[in-house]
Amino acid sequence: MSKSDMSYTVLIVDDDPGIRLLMKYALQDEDLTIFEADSGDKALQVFQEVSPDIVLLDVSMPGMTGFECCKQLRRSAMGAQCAIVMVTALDKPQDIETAFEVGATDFMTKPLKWPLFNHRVRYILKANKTLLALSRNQSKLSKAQSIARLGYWEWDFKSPFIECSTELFSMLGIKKIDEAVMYRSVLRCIHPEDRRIFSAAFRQALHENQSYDIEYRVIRADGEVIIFHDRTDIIEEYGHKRIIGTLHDITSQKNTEREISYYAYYDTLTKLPNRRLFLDQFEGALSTAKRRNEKVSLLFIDLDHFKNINDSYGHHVGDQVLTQTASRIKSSVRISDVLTIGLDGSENKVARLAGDEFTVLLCEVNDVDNAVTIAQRVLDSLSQPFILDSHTIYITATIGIALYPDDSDNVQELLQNADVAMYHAKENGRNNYQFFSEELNVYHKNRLSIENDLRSAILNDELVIYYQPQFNAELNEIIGFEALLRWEHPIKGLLSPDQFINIAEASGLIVPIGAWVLEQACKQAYEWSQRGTKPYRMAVNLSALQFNHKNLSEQVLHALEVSGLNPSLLELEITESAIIQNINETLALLVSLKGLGINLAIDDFGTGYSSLSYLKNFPIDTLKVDKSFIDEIVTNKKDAAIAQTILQLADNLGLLSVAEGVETKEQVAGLTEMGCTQFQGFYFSKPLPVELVDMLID
Ligand SMILES: Nc1nc2c(ncn2[C@@H]2O[C@H](COP(=O)(O)O[C@H]3[C@@H](O)[C@H](n4cnc5c(=O)[nH]c(N)nc54)O[C@@H]3COP(=O)(O)O)[C@@H](O)[C@H]2O)c(=O)[nH]1
Repeated sequence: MSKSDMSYTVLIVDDDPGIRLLMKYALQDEDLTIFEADSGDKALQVFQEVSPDIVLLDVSMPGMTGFECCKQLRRSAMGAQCAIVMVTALDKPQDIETAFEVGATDFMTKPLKWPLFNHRVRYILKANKTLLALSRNQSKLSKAQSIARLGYWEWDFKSPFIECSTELFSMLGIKKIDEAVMYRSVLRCIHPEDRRIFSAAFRQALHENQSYDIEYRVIRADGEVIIFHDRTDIIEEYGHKRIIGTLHDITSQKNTEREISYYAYYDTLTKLPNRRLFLDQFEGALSTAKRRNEKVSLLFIDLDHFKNINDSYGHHVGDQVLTQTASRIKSSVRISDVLTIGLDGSENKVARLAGDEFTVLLCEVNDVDNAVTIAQRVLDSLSQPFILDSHTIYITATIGIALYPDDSDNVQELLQNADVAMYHAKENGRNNYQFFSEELNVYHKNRLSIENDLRSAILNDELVIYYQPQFNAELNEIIGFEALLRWEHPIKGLLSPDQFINIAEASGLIVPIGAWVLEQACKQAYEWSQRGTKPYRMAVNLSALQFNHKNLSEQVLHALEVSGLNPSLLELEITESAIIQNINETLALLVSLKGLGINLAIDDFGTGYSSLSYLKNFPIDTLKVDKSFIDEIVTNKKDAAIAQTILQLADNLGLLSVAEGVETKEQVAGLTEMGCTQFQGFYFSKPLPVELVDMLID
């Protein structure tokens, strides 16, 4: 024990020096430090200086009485903690009453019994110390309870009242008037919907001695609803049963839990259910449909070229498009005209699976026409312009539809089937919907296998390039070649691009493949240009994905550098659809490509948008008249007219033109009459492997 725990300071206040001396003598011990005062005023002064643990205070003194002195001591800063014992010959009930009223701790009557006096003083000192420690602990406890938002209550089974802690009153927002409240007052605070939980648990505690651990909502005095966790224990002492409980305000914890579960199940951007919740909802919808013998349709919606929006306008705008998309899909599905399509709209669920992928679940469907109606509504709604801060953006979407039970009875399979259908719809030109079918599934599996094989094809050197000569009919000589990719598949044999280019595009593999073709073709053209005969132009196809890839200029520059080819011998063939995706960026890109010294050709001209304004603005060198206009040029006047128009247009704009897919002498004659001089087609030569071209030009 430390010195301060063992030693005490005593202040003796008496106008009689004899009494003071006797008291001092009686208390004499090394653990007590004794101070004296002969009046009330002096006592107040010494008290401030020494802060005693006990004051032995005479009542009857000249000047300030002991009662008055006690009152003033209690008012001082340290006065509350000190024991004050009134020492007096006055022992009438009224005097004793007054002593306690002014704050005395105890009362001793004169004449003092000296053998007991020392023990009594020490007992009071210890008791006061214990009381002080208890009150400090209580205040710490109530502070801790207040921080922890923890209230305490206790009920003696025989009492009509429940005792409550101060913190509990403050948690309820009630001013503490009394420590005890009636059961019915407690019940009144509880949220009406939770009263049953509380009273059932309370009754069980009362009748079956069973403690409880429950949560319920409470309405505070100010109307705020908070949530309590009420944990109880039943104690039996001396045949008395009591129930004690701690109430923990778990409102913020519950709110956090709710928030966490919101983030786990909802997409924060669109506020739609996320993939996880969608899968749960889908499982639920399928079980209900199974029970009720109903159908469910799943619409898998993917925005077309959404990446371009992010790339061109930034993610901020992309986010706004997604948010608006979510609300447009929701309104397309929210069925105000229930009667028209015969669905209960409340059952239908929209979710955002990822990025630009959304799903719609149509429940209680008995007719696939409903899915068609909704799919068309979604497409129509999304094709309306998106008016954002400073942009007006147009997008389209593609939708795949899978049906329960027709396509599967399994959530994952249905999702996969809708995805397959969506991909097929993309291949059909986007901005449309497509139902899943088994044929599609087979097709999709084949696609996947080709995609896998294609990855290894690059590593295994299975890709080769054929070269199709381009002729100048006037000069009757080869002026160039178009590089055309082939795949020597180890099992399927020689595959033409039509069998794998789309897959390479969809999987992104076209980017490394295209870069490889570009480099090989440039190297080949360089080699031929070094033969001393004459230089040949080399035309290389660029897919839309390749064209829009950010590294295209670097790829072209790299191919030119590693091959050593004169840039003027390289011609890149780009389709109309690739270049109109983003006019501003395209113009900048075409200008930078032209800056490298290469030529640019529009492939399949006439089959796409054929916008005259881009012909005016873009730095294009050549128009390739599409085979579809050449095929019947001799017999079909309209095709002939179109071909002639394109050739004239090229001529008027100072562009070169190449007629492609020329197969007959008559076609050559007709085109020549229209002024065409450059030709490509089977009539002249099919695409040839490099060895045959070598023989042709040597
Ligand atoms: N992004 C890339 N696309 C490429 C690449 N290599 C080819 N392709 C594209 O694949 C499509 C099919 O090409 P292919 O099977 O090679 O067919 C070409 C010619 O063989 C064919 N052609 C040419 N003349 C005739 C003809 O008289 N009759 C006839 N039936 N077909 C003929 O036309 C194709 C060339 O067309 P185009 O590119 O429009 O000039 C095709 O779209 C290729 O573009 C590649 O490396 N990357």
